[in-house]
Amino acid sequence: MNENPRMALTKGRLEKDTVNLLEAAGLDMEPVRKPSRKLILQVPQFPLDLILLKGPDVATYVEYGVADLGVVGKDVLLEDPKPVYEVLDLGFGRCRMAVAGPPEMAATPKKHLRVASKYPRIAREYFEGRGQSVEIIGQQGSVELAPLMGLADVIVDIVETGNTLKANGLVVLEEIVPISARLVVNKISYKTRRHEMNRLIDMMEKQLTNR
Ligand SMILES: Nc1ncnc2c1ncn2[C@@H]1O[C@H](COP(=O)(O)OP(=O)(O)OP(=O)(O)O)[C@@H](O)[C@H]1O
Ligand SMILES: O=P(O)(O)OC[C@H]1O[C@H](OP(=O)(O)OP(=O)(O)O)[C@H](O)[C@@H]1O
Repeated sequence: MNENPRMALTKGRLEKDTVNLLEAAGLDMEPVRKPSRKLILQVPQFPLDLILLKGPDVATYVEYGVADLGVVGKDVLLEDPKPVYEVLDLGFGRCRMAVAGPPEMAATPKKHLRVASKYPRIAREYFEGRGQSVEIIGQQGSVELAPLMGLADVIVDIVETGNTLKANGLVVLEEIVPISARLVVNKISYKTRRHEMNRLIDMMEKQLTNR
């Protein structure tokens, strides 16, 4: 068992809101706010260590119990489901998973669709669930290019402000699922460190209800 409970945070877009939430919950987040390349940080005067990871790795660390808790986007949990407890919807990192494409695609149903996505599982499950035959083309980024270049008919991607779609002449065709950041907990830690887990969950939950 780790000495202090360990929480894995997603670096990048979710980082600032996570740090703000933990700070509001009463933790001294100075070590995370201070610019540094450190990936393991100790919360002063509180039994909690923080590690900084990419979203999919947060879920993996929590699955294996190397981290007891983690903050990760729902998109990551849907794309690569892990046996972890999802205990809180943290309410930030809000965006939606959507099918998008050129406006004319709305009026032209196709027998077989080519779909470009960084989320092949979500895309496949969505279309197959609707009986639509699809070929999923995996992408690493700049997904909006695919329909413009003729690589795919449509994309499945995250839409937040809609600016990227708009700038590239694409529109949302169908909404798949709303996304936000979630607090996840390792299943064994939840049992064996119940008191510590519940204390942290309660501290965070209180801040959410105060908002
Ligand atoms: N506009 C957005 N684009 C992507 N993710 C968003 C957006 N808005 C909120 N999110 C949430 O933020 C999480 C982290 O996104 P972020 O872009 O920092 O990491 P990433 O998807 O690994 O991208 P990158 O590879 O560019 O670092 C996502 O998993 C998602 O839940
Ligand atoms: O609706 P918006 O506010 O424009 O946000 C959505 C865009 O942001 C994300 O891309 P990201 O910036 O992570 O770039 P990448 O996928 O090309 O790496 C996502 O894949 C969309 O392209």
